[in-house]
Amino acid sequence: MYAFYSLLVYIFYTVFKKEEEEEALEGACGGSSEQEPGHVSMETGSRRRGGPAPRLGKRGSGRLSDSSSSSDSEGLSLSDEDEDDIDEGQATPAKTPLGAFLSFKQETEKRRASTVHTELVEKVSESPLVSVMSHLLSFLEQYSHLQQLQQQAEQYRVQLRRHRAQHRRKMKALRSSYRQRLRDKNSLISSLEEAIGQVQSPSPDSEVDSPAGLHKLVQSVCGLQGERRQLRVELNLLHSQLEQREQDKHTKVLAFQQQIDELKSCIEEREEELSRLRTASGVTDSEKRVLCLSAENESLKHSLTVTQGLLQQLSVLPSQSSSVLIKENENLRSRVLQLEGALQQRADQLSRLEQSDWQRGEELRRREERVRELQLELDKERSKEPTVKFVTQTVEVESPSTLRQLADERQRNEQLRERLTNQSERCRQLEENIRRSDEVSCNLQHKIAAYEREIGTLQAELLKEIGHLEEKKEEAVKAASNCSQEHLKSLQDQFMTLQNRLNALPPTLRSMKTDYASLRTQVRNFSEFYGSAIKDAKKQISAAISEMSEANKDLLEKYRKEVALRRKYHEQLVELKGNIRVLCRVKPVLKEDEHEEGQTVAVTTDPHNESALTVLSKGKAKTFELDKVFHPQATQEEVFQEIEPLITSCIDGYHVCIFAYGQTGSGKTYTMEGPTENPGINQRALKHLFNEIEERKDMWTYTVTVSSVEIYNEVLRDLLSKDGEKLDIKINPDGTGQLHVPGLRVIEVKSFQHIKKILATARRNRITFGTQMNQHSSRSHALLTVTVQGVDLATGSKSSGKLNLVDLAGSERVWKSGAEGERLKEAQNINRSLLALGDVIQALRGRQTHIPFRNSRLTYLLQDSLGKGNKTAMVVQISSLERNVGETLCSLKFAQRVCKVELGPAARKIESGGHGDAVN
Ligand SMILES: Nc1ncnc2c1ncn2[C@@H]1O[C@H](COP(=O)(O)OP(=O)(O)OP(=O)(O)O)[C@@H](O)[C@H]1O
Repeated sequence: MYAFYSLLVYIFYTVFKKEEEEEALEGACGGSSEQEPGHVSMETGSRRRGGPAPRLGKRGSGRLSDSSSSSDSEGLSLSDEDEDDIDEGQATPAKTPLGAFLSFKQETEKRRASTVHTELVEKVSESPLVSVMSHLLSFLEQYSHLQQLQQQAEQYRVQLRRHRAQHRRKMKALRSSYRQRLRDKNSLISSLEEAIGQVQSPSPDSEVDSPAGLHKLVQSVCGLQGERRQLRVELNLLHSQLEQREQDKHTKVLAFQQQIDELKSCIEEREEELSRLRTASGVTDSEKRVLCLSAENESLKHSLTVTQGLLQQLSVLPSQSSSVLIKENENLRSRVLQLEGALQQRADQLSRLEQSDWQRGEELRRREERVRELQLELDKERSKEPTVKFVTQTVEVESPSTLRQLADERQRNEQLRERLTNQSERCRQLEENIRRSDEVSCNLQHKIAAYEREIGTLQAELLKEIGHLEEKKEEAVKAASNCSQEHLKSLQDQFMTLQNRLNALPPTLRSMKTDYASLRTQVRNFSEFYGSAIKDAKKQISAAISEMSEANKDLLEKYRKEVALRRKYHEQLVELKGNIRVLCRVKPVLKEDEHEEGQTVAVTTDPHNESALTVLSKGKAKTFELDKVFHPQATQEEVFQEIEPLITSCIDGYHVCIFAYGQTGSGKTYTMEGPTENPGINQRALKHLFNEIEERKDMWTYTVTVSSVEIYNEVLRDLLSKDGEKLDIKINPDGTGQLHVPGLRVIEVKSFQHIKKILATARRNRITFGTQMNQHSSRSHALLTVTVQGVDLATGSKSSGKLNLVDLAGSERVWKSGAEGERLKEAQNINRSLLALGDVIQALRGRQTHIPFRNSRLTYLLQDSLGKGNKTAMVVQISSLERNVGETLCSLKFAQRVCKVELGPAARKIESGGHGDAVN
């Protein structure tokens, strides 16, 4: 077939060649557009198809346009190669019937080749999977083709960019050359004008005076003017060339753009085709074959019409080649007939295929029906587990969906089979277990029977034994009854002899008995007499006392007034000292501190001024004024001496708070609790309290109760209870409006010894953790609350004092304690509550209406002892070491902040009794 086409091409080539030669001979414009017709038509054909040969086509058409552009003989900056490249985009498609015919032939050949390939593939691959694979392969082919097209488009774009850049460069060079020429021209013009000027205004010593010189000058002027005109013309030419180039460039750019658009549309078409093929993946092979054949049919029809057109053309060709042409015509006719026959065959084949397709469709439907039936059957069988029978059937299907269904079915069958195997295995195991248990139960039954037999024999033996024992018992009873009768008789005999002996006693012993009885009567009478005598004496004594008290009434009244005055003066003294007293205790440098760094002493006290101390920080000395400063060597007793008046006030019915404030390790616990051999404020205060109560016992009776809590991370815990439950602060439901802590253990204390034990318990329960600053640092606020309720024996009036002894948690800055995690939270809570304490005192000092007691558990709990009319002492503990100077300054600033706060006159909590001698 290809040989035939080649022959045909050769014939047409010869015909056209001759025709052209004749035309050339006739004198038409010759040689300008010589080309190979076959090449042109082939290339244009391939271009029209948008196939991968557009570059070839362009090269051919480039040659066509070379001739047209060869007239640009200026050669200013464009090279021939560049011209070629630019003209590639301007190829005009050949539209001769021959070209169209040949392109169609080529296309048909390709299609035929692909059809033959497809048929071969179909023969080889009868299963649907293979057909799907072939689809996929065709998709891949299409896709790779599409990618090739895209690559080509990309190459075109790159080319276009390159050409544009080249054009720009050329235009630039052209412009610069043009400017250069313009400059040359201007300089020439100026020189000419100068020369003309010289001519028009001749110097007196010039040669123009002579007619020869003048003629020469006129000649040179004329020459210059001619040159100038020539230059003008040249300039205009350059302008027109420039415009021409611009226009060319524009048209070339447009042509490139058009070409790119064409390629884009071609790519889109390909993509559409690809997507159509993708969506058509569900179509059966036969249907695709039908489509393919229809397309081939169409192409054959088209080629037929083209061939007919050619024949018509050939019929009008010159008679010189008519014999050859007639022969060719006959060949063509036969070919046409052959083609028509092939067409008929194809049509028959098509109808047959349609028929077979219909049959296949029917078969497919039947198979689908069968698959459905099988599915139903399988479902039924599955529901009948475990007596299911597997139906394994091989169904030949071509539809991918059916294949998928079958694969699913197979998988389900496999799963079912597996499950059944597992179940049968389990059943087997169960049967084995049952068999074993049967064996075990059989053994057990045997054992039970053996035991029952044994029990029967044992019962029989037991009954025999019981019979023996009963016999023995009866014998024993008989023997015992005989024996007891004998024993009773002997006892009666003994009694009779004793009676006889008693009757035989002497008469003196009988008189002694009578004396004893009278003596007892006398003693009874004396005790009665003694009791009445005591009663008489008591009456007499009470009468005497009442007489005495009546006489000393004025004296007693005087004494009471004296006591009241003493208290009043005491309170006045305390108030004079201040209701908030801030004391500072400097911790001495201990032996363990000496070997550490920064042990230099930075705090100094003044021996002549016991309320001032100086801190040396960063080379600067800062002096602080407080109520009292204890030098490092101050004893526990000395510290307590300052606190003692407040304890007395508490007994008198005041609410008192004593705080120990300071950084960790500064000696707070030492000052409040102290070591056993040298106790601190707590023990000394309570000792003083009990001493005072003892002294006043003639006039007052007191009840002392103690409770102790700790506040750790803002949570209240009872230090006297073992379970350490969390506690809450609430308003007392007694209507007094006072706060109380439900569930808090309050212990009544009778003696100082008792309270020592309680303090030891509280100390044990206090939470201590190690930090970098103090290995056993107390991380909670510890409160010991002592309530002292007194009743005046004479008047019945009551007083209620409260003493709060608070060992605050360390006030160090968070960063210095190395705190993180739980320790950080702890340190933050501590600092927050200390800040709240400072705020409360600050608000009291400023006589604000709102005092922020509720900002921390500590201040809320101490609300009734911190407010107006109460007494507070704050012992600020500081370290004298240089390394702690920062913390020391912080503590001292806090101390100064609260130092100046005045709580106003203290108020004694007194409930008037019957006589009502409350002193305030
Ligand atoms: N005035 C002092 N004389 C002798 N030793 C003291 C004195 N003050 C404190 N110490 C000693 O310093 C150490 C730390 O004191 P303490 O435990 O009282 O500090 P703290 O301020 O209560 O610490 P924390 O806040 O961690 O409870 C203790 O060993 C204590 O004995």
